[in-house]
Amino acid sequence: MTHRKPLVAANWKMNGSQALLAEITALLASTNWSKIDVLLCPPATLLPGLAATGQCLIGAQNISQFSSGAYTGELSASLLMEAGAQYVLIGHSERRTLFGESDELLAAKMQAAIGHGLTPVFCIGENLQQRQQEKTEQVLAKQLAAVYAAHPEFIAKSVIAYEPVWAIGTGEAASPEQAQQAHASIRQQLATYDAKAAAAVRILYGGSVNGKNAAELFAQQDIDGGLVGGASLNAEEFFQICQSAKG
Ligand SMILES: O=C[C@H](O)COP(=O)(O)O
Repeated sequence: MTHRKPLVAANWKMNGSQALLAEITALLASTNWSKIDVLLCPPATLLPGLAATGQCLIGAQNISQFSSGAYTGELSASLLMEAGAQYVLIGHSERRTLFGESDELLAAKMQAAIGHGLTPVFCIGENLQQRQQEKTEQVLAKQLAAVYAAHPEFIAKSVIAYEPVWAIGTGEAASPEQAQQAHASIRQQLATYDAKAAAAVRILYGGSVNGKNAAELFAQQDIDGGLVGGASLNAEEFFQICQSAKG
């Protein structure tokens, strides 16, 4: 862990309930979190309920690239903010692969979020084949370039999440060394656009983070916390993961 304030984020994906929200926020209320930031990204329907608890930072899982209009089913930045969101996940591998979100679309979503004052958690990561072909750094650089080459000023307004696709939901997390190497390469790539912002930006690790492996992952020099999927659906385990980010 470093001089950057750690951030632990929960991505509930299309899971969770009001009951889980109540359980987790009650547990979070039992401790002082001044040393770290805790962010919950539940399904959008739960955002106002989370905002009402005042217990942590609040994030959405997706955003429209448009500001308003006839886009059935979509949620704009201002609607998300009205529901309480301060952060939004952009570029999660499930959005890239299952919903075909391209680099161009994700750049537009980044613009929509930052333009309205939402902090994006921009997710990038290589798949198994790309890792086996030793293309990890190249893939990460391309995903970063799609947003930050034209907008280096976005780095200071972002959080980055490194999520190797092969580690998501598989129970097989990257080793601390593998993750650190990828995080260092992300920071180096960002430094080519803005060295000061690259040194300050928080880079989270995501992919099978759990109560057992979190502390070792978070202890790496360029790992500033985690983006937690499955383990964030268990209140006690998520609490434990948050605790391990305190150092
Ligand atoms: O956004 C979270 C990631 O997809 C990680 O999910 P996971 O912790 O279930 O592997």
